[in-house]
Amino acid sequence: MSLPIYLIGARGCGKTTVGKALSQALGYAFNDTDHYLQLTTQRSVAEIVASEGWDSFRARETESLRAVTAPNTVIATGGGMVLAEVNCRFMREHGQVIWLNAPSEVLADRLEHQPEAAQRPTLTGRPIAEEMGDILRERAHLYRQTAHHEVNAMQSPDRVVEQILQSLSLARAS
Ligand SMILES: Nc1ncnc2c1ncn2[C@@H]1O[C@H](COP(=O)(O)OP(=O)(O)O)[C@@H](O)[C@H]1O
Ligand SMILES: O=C(O)C1=C[C@@H](OP(=O)(O)O)[C@@H](O)[C@H](O)C1
Ligand SMILES: [Mg+2]
Repeated sequence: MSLPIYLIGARGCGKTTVGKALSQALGYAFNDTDHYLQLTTQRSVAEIVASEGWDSFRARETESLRAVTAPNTVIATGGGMVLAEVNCRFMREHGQVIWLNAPSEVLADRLEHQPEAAQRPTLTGRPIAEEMGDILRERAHLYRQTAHHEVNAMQSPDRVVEQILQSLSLARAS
């Protein structure tokens, strides 16, 4: 039995995409806190936020994190998971935490091409390039503090998977 692997990072860094590929490479299960919420509430992130507000979404997110945590599982978290200290502590205590890091310009470019508005309602009401800059300034230290390993997310998803596998086996060897 192996500890779960949590992927953290800002919107668009590839947690969901890379998480699925990593789970296949390891023969692990895959889960995503936003998908779990969507399945259990039958509502999208945007619908939950519109009807209940961000605070309620954040409380549900904390519950989802606990619900999806299981051995031999790769867990893609939502970009704001690190905003609650209790979530950061939980992830560090229960598994290996990987930060997929990329500059805000790269993230904004990906999200402009694939906005997925139901998954990513605006956080600030500002244009996406400005919003991603603001969000990274606010959260980068939280991602850094929470992660056991940081991986460059500007590479292809396959390369990102390779780098994660490398950091995990190096960690196991030491
Ligand atoms: N390493 C990557 N290189 C290029 N595009 C990527 C990469 N990872 C993800 N993407 C693209 O970026 C968008 C957001 O990816 P997603 O996995 O949903 O990110 P997150 O879950 O971190 O918000 C998608 O359109 C996806 O295809
Ligand atoms: O950064 C954030 O605060 C959020 C990121 C989203 O997940 P992704 O990072 O998977 O897009 C989703 O949880 C919600 O829209 C809030
Ligand atoms: Mg995602």
